[in-house]
Parts: sequence; structure tokens; C-alpha cells
Amino acid sequence: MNYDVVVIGSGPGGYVAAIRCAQLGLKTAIIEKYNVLGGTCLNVGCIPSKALLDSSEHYHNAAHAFSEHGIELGNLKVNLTQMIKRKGEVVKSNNDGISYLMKKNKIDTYFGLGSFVNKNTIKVTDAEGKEQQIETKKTIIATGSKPTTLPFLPLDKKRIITSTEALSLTEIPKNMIIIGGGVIGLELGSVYARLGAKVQVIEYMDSIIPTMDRALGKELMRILKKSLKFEFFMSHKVTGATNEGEVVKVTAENPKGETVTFEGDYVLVSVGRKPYTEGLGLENAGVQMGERGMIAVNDHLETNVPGIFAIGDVVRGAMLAHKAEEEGVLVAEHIVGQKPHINYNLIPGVVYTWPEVAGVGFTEEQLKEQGRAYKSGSFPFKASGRAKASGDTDGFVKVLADKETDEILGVHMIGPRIADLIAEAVTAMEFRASAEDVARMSHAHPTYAEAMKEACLAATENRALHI
Ligand SMILES: NC(=O)c1ccc[n+]([C@@H]2O[C@H](COP(=O)([O-])OP(=O)(O)OC[C@H]3O[C@@H](n4cnc5c(N)ncnc54)[C@H](O)[C@@H]3O)[C@@H](O)[C@H]2O)c1
Repeated sequence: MNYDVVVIGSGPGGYVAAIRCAQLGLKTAIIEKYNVLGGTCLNVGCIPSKALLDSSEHYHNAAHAFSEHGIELGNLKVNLTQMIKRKGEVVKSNNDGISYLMKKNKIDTYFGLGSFVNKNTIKVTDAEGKEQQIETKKTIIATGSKPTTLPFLPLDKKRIITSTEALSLTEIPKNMIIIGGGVIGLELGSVYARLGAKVQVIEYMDSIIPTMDRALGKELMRILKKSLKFEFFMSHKVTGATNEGEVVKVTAENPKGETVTFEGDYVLVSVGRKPYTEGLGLENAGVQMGERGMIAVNDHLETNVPGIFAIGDVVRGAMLAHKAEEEGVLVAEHIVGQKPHINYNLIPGVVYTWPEVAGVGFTEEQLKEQGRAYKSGSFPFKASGRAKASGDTDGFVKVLADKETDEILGVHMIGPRIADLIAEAVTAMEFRASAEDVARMSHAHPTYAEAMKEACLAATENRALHI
């Protein structure tokens, strides 16, 4: 078969790229190594983790918050098998949705490992080892990433696990040790802490979610300690682990240089992810690698080989599904001669703990480092009528704006449903709104979104109305 474009990898970057290519009239095929579409995000990432986060949140609320609302429950218990089964059904219905989208857009799907024979020929090897070759004018590599491991801490995938195994446990851990206080560790730690596990987080840096605005990590840590009894061990360097059957012992060096030991029945290693390019045969097409295992690309996401592009987790930038999607669309439009653009500074980051955490634009630390004059306005959810009604009064919205022009430079939030609220900040910043612009917009009352307006009022002239 001959194609205009072949996409390798069917995660959010790859399948969206394929749809956009097809919409633009290009004859398109997509190759997927596993027998389902959707990649890490849909099968063992964003979607199943959200399903478990939602289920565990219901349980936690039933156990700890319902009585305050006047709802009495007896005999409350967790059916983990059902919870995991439901998660599987959520994933499956999304798998089916992507298959439908491929058919609707007349995109040919090949299941098997895609690898370059040369610049324009791609071999697909299926699970039985059967091979076929397809010809293409352009290729988009969207093969994603896989979990980083620690050399002294080999995974056994039973007791020492990554997020993939943590999404399908058959029992609730008694004591879960989490190595890495980033997004995965805190989201999956929340799932099991809500279901009753004692969770201990060992983090190398002095802050959790260290790449986000520091105020967010500080507030999240306070809340997770209070609401889910998380224990944090900051500035600790993990040095080893021994698997003793039912128990794993993890050793780490504390900030004083002393060795401390942790004992748990499960250890989740969540220290980041690395680009996945194994078996792609990049050398056969002459594609050059960049730093840290990434594929090197230019501003149009084209590799050193004209006509071969790479997007998402295999290239520089945040390892986020929505960033990969934007890149997929950009490449498709670039291929047909359009002039698309991505503002990488406005890719929001979200953590689906409860409360949720989100940020976009520059952090306060980055503005200080740039020496940029800025002003800051915050509004706490404890002053929000909507938050009081639902009982979600933890957290705040912080708006950073240019001191002279009042243009919004960064918005950082922690609070109820702010994973959705961050979209308002992205929209405002994409249109280069000032804090006063947003402060003068009517926000429905009572909503959590009013906190955004109030934080903008606070940033404008320190004139928040409800605090
Ligand atoms: N909600 C979301 O958008 C979401 C959810 C899950 C994953 N992801 C993405 O997946 C990727 C992987 O997530 P992650 O949580 O594994 O990575 P991460 O980069 O978010 O966090 C890793 C954490 O581990 C720490 N760390 C690194 N080495 C360590 C060591 N040896 N000992 C102790 N701590 C160590 C880091 O300082 C960091 O805090 C990220 O890029 C993330 O953005 C996103």
C-alpha cells in the first residue's frame, strides 16, 4: 500500500495527527504495536487513573464526608475487583471510540511493531511475527514514552511496580512506598490512600510537583498530610531496595546523610518517563537522536530527515497528552503547507489529586529568575460561597500579572474542579488579557470560577470583593 502519511503510534498525539491528516485530504495509515488503540494515555495512563481517582474519591467521601452532609451509611466497603473492572470498561469504551474515529476518517489501521526499512518504507511486524511493508511519503513518529527505572531498583512488576501495574492491583496495599513526589506518585498514591493504604512518599527534591509553582506543592503537601495522612520524606535520595517476598525494604539517604529504611508491601517507582524509540529502526532512515533519548526535531517538529516528523513524548517539552495533540495537528497542517503555531508557554499542567492542581504560564520562581517586575493576586477557596456549600474550602487561585501592563503572565491554582477552570486562564492568556480584563467579566454566582475573577481583582488593585 502507498500512503501520503503513516503515523507510528496511536496515543493522543498519533491518533489526533492521523485524524487531522485525513481531514486535510491526505491518505493516512496508523500503526499500533499493541492490539488496541489509544497508547499509554488511554490504556495505562490518563484515563484509567482518572477512573480509579473518581471511584476512590466516591468511597473516600462516603466514608469521611457524607455524614457531615447528613447522609448516614452502614456497611460501607470497597469492592476493588468491581472498581478495576469498571476502569477496564471505561478504557474499552474509549478504545472503541478511537476505532470508530479511524474508520469514520478512512484511516487504515495496522496492528504490529512499525519500523523503518528506509525513509519511505515501513515494515509492520504483528504479534505472530508476520511482516508487511507499506510505502509512505511522510511519517509521523508518535511512539510516546515509558517509565524511567532506577538502576539499583529493578522492577519485579509484583511488589516493585510502575504506574502500569498500580492501575490493576488485586489488593489494596497496606503500606505503599512511593518513590517520586511527581504527578503519577501523588495521583496513584491518592487512589490507594483513599482506599485505606498508608502512603509514604520519598522525594529527591525539597518540594513535591517541583516543576510547578512552588506555592502549589506546598499547599498540596499540607492538604494530603491532613486529609489522606500522607507521609513525605523530602530531599531523600533512594539508594536501594530489597525484596523480601511479601515485604520490600527501601533504603534512602536523608538530608543529614544518614541511611533510613522504609518497609512496605508495594513500592511504586514514579520518577519520570523516558522517550520510547526501541525497535523503530531510526538508523535505517538516518534519523538523528537528540539529548536524553529524545528524537531531535526543528520548530516544525521535523527530524533531520525531510518528511519524517516526531511529536509528543519522544521529543522535547512537557510529556503531556494535550501537548502531543497540539503537535499532531501542527505537523498535519504543516505538511499541507499551512502555517500553524503552538504557544508552548500556554500548555497547562494539571494534577488530578483532590483538590486538583493546575498551572499555566510562568511560575513565580521563573518570573523572579527572569527579573521581571510582576504583581500577584490570590483568592482562597475558603472565602468562596460555592466551595463552602460543597465543603471544598482548601486551596486558592493565584494570578501573576506584569507590574506595568497588567498582562496575565501565569495562573496557578489548587482547589475543587480547577482542572477545568484552568481553561479560563489559558483562554485569557492566549488573548493576552490583563488581570483587569478578567476581573471585569461576569462570572456566574455561585461558582468555583469566581475565585479566578477575585484573584484577578486582587492582582489588579488589591481589590478582591469577598475577602
Ligand atoms: N495529570 C497529568 O497530566 C499526568 C499524570 C500522570 C503522568 N503525567 C506525565 O507523566 C510523566 C511521568 O510522571 P512522573 O510522576 O513519573 O514524573 P514527574 O516528572 O512528574 O515526577 C517525578 C518525581 O520524581 C522525583 N525523582 C526523580 N528521581 C528520583 C529518585 N531517584 N528518588 C526520589 N525521587 C526522584 C522528581 O524530583 C519528581 O518530583 C510526567 O511527565 C507527567 O507530566 C501527567
